[in-house]
Amino acid sequence: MRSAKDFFRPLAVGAPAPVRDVPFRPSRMIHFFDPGNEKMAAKVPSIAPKVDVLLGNLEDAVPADRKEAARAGLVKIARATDFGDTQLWTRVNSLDSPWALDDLLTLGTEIGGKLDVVMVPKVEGAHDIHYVDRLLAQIEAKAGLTRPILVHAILETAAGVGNVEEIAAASPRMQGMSLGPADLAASRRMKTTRVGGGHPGYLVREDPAPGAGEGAPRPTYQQDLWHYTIARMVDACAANGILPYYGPFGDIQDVTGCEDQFRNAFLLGCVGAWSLHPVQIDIAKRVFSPAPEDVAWARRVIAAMGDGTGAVMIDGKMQDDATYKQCQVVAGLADTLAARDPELAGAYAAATEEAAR
Ligand SMILES: CC(C)(COP(=O)(O)OP(=O)(O)OC[C@H]1O[C@@H](n2cnc3c(N)ncnc32)[C@H](O)[C@@H]1OP(=O)(O)O)[C@@H](O)C(=O)NCCC(=O)NCCSC(=O)C[C@](C)(O)C(=O)O
Ligand SMILES: [Mg+2]
Repeated sequence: MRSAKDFFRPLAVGAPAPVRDVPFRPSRMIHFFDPGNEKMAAKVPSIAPKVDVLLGNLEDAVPADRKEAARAGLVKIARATDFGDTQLWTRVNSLDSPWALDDLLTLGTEIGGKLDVVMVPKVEGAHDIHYVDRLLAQIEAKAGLTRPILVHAILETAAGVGNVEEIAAASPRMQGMSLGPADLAASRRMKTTRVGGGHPGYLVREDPAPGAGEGAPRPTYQQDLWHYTIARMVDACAANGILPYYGPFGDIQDVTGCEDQFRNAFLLGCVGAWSLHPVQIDIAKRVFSPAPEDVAWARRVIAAMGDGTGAVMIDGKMQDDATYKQCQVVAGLADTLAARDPELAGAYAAATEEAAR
């Protein structure tokens, strides 16, 4: 690990200075598309204004014989499109694949100035981030970039989960982390065959009721397969000033299950999730924007708490320094999102006015 003094020094002569703080830009949905798929690529100009992050995916879901086409497609789309304040990200191929080096070199030199974040799959430890960190610094210097490209790790191997804290702390370039439930399940030898979500077999069953006869029904409750990993990821990210995300939900038709999975992640501290299909964009937008009534409540508590110390009662509930801080999280997020989303700004203002009556 570099010394504290060296941590914020560029890793190559001529590379831009690393960021001190990860800029918090709305990223409720990271919308995946295959830049080599002409039908999907044609939708980019109309989808870009509707999403917070647009991600050109080069890794899994892109067939091996179309990897170069996807890379070239992303360069073409990035050059031709004005993304406004929508972020452009990419997911490069895994570092042990035949394509990762050319993905980083080509995208960094050709469209590095437009690329906000590089998502790196199957990160196993800090060593993977250190490799990408130095390489990106060399590429930035070569391309004359003035702003560093940030790095996002996917948590999708058992080793990665074991090393999650060191990954989060590995570089000032680290922007955040997403859960990759499909590869993680395979790596852990879990017995699921899905991309995220629950499983009906992972449950707890109520004890038999006293005196109930044999065979009397005993309710079961499906449990969350991902609670442990998401909670670990959130703690590692929060402790290192970077952002946690739930990843993909593969059952596109199960919009209710998707919304529940996203909301669990939101409540636990995640700032966004991936949308794999246009139908998931609005789900993520709804879930990862705090509800207007929650924002109104948060603003009410903040107003009542004055300098944020002491204790007050509001509607029979005790508020103190710690609830004040929670309310600042909700209200601060709402302010950031409202600045990008006028419809949301209107809904927050109306709810706040209503609550004040
Ligand atoms: C699921 C699929 C095959 C269904 O695609 P489809 O064409 O069968 O669906 P559809 O409902 O018929 O599509 C309707 C229209 O929407 C378009 N469309 C459809 N999707 C998109 C999109 N994303 N962006 C833009 N447009 C899209 C599609 O082209 C079509 O256009 P049309 O009306 O002109 O015919 C398709 O949506 C897709 O390929 N999505 C992206 C999949 C992907 O990126 N997977 C990798 C991420 S998950 C992962 O990697 C795991 C992880 C983290 O690594 C780990 O857990 O380990
Ligand atoms: Mg994966």
